[in-house]
Amino acid sequence: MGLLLKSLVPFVGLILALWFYSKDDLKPEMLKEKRVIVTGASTGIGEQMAYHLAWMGAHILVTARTEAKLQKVVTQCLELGAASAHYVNGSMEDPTLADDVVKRAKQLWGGLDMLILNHISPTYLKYFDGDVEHIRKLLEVNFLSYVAMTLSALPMLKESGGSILVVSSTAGKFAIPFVAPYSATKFALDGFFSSLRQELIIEKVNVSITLCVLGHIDTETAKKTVGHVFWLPPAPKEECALEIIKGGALRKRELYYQYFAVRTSLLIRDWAPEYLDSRTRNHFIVENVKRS
Ligand SMILES: NC(=O)C1=CN([C@@H]2O[C@H](COP(=O)(O)OP(=O)(O)OC[C@H]3O[C@@H](n4cnc5c(N)ncnc54)[C@H](OP(=O)(O)O)[C@@H]3O)[C@@H](O)[C@H]2O)C=CC1
Ligand SMILES: C[C@H](CCC(=O)O)[C@H]1CC[C@H]2[C@@H]3C(=O)C[C@@H]4C[C@H](O)CC[C@]4(C)[C@H]3CC[C@]12C
Repeated sequence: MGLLLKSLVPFVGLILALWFYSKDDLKPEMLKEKRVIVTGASTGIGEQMAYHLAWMGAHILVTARTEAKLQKVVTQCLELGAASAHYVNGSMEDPTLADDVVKRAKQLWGGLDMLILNHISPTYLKYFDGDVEHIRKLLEVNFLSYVAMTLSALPMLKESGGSILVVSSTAGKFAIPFVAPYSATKFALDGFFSSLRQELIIEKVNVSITLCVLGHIDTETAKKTVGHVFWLPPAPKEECALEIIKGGALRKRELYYQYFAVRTSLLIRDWAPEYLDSRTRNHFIVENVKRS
């Protein structure tokens, strides 16, 4: 026992030292003059990411459906110090939009350094009611359009040694009730982009893919959708947005926000899945959840 402890202590010390010294930090200069597309940037976390990129001096192209909101985001980005700011409005239900957005970036800047995939189609939080059309729509907007944007952007990203940031959720890593269609699209993102990352590494392509696994965040949409059914407090969208950019700029494989809560849940998921299921169910006020 004594021998085991004696050999374990230096080993644990070494691991801790390695972890401490390997902790990189984001320097705003890393994003200066970088050419970045942010999808779903008219509100919420996407809008906040655009503002962070702006004060760091990036070139920004934002997209979403609502033109009036995008115009305001662009104006604000320019005031904050963006190298340039533009928008393309349209719905990712339209299969041609992904390519149009990427083409606009090429036309504006001649290249691309970072692709931030963040948009989602409005979703509900309720018992699954058999609405297969809703699943189809969410797969189109939350998943297939991410794939389409990636395909269009890859040649430019290969040229620049750029990065792809995929905004996902704890609902794309473990079982959360009342979001079945949405959860399916987020699990699909993990499968697709984790496999693609492997291929890029095998082919020695210098494009990083960061999967961002987020917990509950205080966006207006989240407040409206889950305020009355989920009793754990949400984390701030501004900080969340900065962590996502940091994770992408540092070319992390995965990013967790809120770090401790998400990491703990993932550890429990692999060792005691039934316990995680029941702990997650207990975070919901089920009597407030709609049935249809
Ligand atoms: N908030 C949370 O608690 C959590 C969020 N996440 C993830 O974070 C990301 C951002 O979420 P959040 O900021 O809360 O979401 P919001 O609802 O605030 O923003 C969604 C964005 O997507 C755009 N959008 C909606 N439909 C379409 C469409 N058909 N085509 C193109 N754009 C569209 C919206 O703009 P417009 O309506 O103008 O088109 C908006 O800009 C998402 O990927 C989400 O899954 C993950 C875990 C938790
Ligand atoms: C509250 C959940 C987090 C539970 C945990 O233990 O980590 C959230 C995980 C998934 C979230 C939903 C989601 O990502 C889809 C929608 C996104 C919208 O912008 C806000 C509403 C959502 C239904 C959102 C609500 C919180 C979660 C269920």
